[in-house]
Amino acid sequence: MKPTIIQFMPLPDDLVSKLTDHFEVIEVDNLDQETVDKHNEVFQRAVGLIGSGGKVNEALLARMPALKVCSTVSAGYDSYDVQALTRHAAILTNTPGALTETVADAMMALVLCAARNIPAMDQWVKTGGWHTAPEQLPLAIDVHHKKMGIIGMGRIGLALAKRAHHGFGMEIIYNARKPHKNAEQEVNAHYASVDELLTQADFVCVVLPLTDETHHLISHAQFDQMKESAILINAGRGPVVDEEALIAALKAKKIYGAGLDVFEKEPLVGSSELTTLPNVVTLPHIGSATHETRYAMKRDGVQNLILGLQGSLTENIINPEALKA
Ligand SMILES: NC(=O)C1=CN([C@@H]2O[C@H](COP(=O)(O)OP(=O)(O)OC[C@H]3O[C@@H](n4cnc5c(N)ncnc54)[C@H](OP(=O)(O)O)[C@@H]3O)[C@@H](O)[C@H]2O)C=CC1
Ligand SMILES: O=CC(=O)O
Repeated sequence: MKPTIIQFMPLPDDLVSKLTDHFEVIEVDNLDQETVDKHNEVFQRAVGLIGSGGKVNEALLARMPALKVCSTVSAGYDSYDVQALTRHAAILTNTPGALTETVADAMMALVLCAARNIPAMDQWVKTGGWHTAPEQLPLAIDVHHKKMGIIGMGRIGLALAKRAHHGFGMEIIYNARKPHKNAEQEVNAHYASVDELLTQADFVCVVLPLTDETHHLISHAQFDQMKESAILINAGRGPVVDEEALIAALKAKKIYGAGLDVFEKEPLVGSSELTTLPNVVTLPHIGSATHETRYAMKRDGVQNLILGLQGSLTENIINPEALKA
């Protein structure tokens, strides 16, 4: 009998068929307790789990004693309790390689849209402002040859830096936990403390994982340090930026604007002031949302699961120590 795996997100037929070559595949809607109760026996015997956005914690793992590989179809894994997975001797795998360039494109789009007021200008044309009040055309802010500060010089940070430096002639400063020689060589980036970066950057681009250290890394004190003309971009995880402090900074004109793909609570609540403040560009967490990239992420997630369960996966493992547990 083939081992059982649980799929909690829709996958294209060709990828499901790759899975069914190896496993009994059971698709469920989500990982809610109700779903687990309904499929209790399947969760008990499943050796693999694939999907994204589910909460994988001690409570779920207690219901999945046979789990060996948990494959998230995402780069970020803050909704997964990595320590609990390790305790249960299950590896967590992710799909960062598939999405880096696409997310960097989205971040550059946020930089351009926020600086050049693109969404507002689009609305202005479509609602007749060009005819009725052409004198009210607001001027925007240049992007080219400005200073970009990138907090999080990982895969996406570097891909963004290359676009900004080679495409727009921008000077790059960055912060990460350690200096990144490749960024220094490839885009002449200079390491800066977060404080230095905030005071100097025209664009503060945050692309960090959500951890205990990064939660609310950008809050009131950090907005106080930023230039009045600065634009904040966040495409990492919403809670890295204190949203209440961001709204206060925008209202007090401590910064010029923001471009956001991620929010403290998603979907963003309609009553959030971020939906009405000028100079704020909002996207619905679509950094990786292209046909090509979403397919590639699912393809990599399936590959991670198959190789992981065969014991031959050599990359994308978040907690290799689980293999020794
Ligand atoms: N909006 C979207 O659709 C998407 C969002 N994401 C988010 O983007 C994040 C980054 O992705 P990716 O670039 O692939 O990840 P990487 O792991 O390649 O890079 C993460 C970077 O963050 C830095 N970092 C981590 N903790 C700290 C800290 N406390 N202070 C300063 N720097 C820190 C790391 O520093 P160091 O290198 O020195 O260790 C590293 O440079 C993901 O974790 C995910 O949350 C990812 C994909 C899509
Ligand atoms: O936010 C998306 C991810 O892949 O992480």
